[in-house]
Amino acid sequence: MRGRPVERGARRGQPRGENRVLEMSSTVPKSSNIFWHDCPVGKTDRQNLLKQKGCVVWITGLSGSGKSTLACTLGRELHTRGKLAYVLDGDNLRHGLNKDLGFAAEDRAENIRRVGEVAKLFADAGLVCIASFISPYRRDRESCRALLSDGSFIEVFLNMSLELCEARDPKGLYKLARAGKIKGFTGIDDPYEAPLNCEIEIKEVDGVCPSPSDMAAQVITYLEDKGFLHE
Ligand SMILES: Nc1ncnc2c1ncn2[C@@H]1O[C@H](COP(=O)(O)OS(=O)(=O)O)[C@@H](OP(=O)(O)O)[C@H]1O
Ligand SMILES: Nc1ncnc2c1ncn2[C@@H]1O[C@H](COP(=O)(O)OP(=O)(O)O)[C@@H](O)[C@H]1O
Repeated sequence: MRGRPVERGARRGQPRGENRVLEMSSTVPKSSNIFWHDCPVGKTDRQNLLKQKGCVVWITGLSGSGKSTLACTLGRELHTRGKLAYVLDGDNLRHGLNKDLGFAAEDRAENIRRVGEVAKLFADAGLVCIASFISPYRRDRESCRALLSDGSFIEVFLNMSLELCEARDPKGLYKLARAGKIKGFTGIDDPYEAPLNCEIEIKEVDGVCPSPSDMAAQVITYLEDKGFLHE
């Protein structure tokens, strides 16, 4: 459920400064009598320390499209440049934070909602948070985008054909889905809703996928151009 913007800091009469948090509440809190606490060290202080700007690079695409590969290549490239990044990967988070969730539409929505909130915290910490999830439903991705302000949600669409992903099939999941042994598999019998207005689209050229380092370079160029890799 989408909420309206809530000026948390302003609620308690806090000064309007860098610590003021303007956020979209993605759920209506169940608890009452809760109050927002601001801390003396704010996002700008952390960004100055790190000499970079916090943001979320949200990688979406079919299973096998290369999300994890891009996430890791990008993470390593940023690390080499002395930039602090952290990868949130679908498979990995489903071993912990999201291990109670399956692949029904409402479970995927909750998966993405939680990840969006975590990614927002990482961005607030000043990091380049790289989130790599199929995130097949447009509405769920848009809810995550709405949590971030000032262009710091960067949606990267790995627009690889189903044919290519299915030919790769590194985990053998497409084969199982085609055989009816996995139900509700994205691209086979569950939908993937392509982004309409993503910041970066990476696709095959003449049937050939760009190399992982070329894909990462495309994202780095965007981050450089938008000033995320500087104070
Ligand atoms: N039914 C079904 N549909 C799609 N994917 C499935 C399914 N069942 C298991 N898997 C495996 O789960 C990985 C995707 O997890 P995500 O958290 O990214 O999915 S989602 O965003 O909630 O849709 C996905 O990993 P990737 O291949 O890296 O995308 C699969 O390995
Ligand atoms: N740019 C690329 N060029 C060639 N092969 C790739 C590329 N990106 C990923 N792959 C290969 O495709 C398969 C799926 O990649 P992966 O990153 O696991 O995808 P996803 O996380 O979207 O499921 C892996 O075997 C990987 O080595």
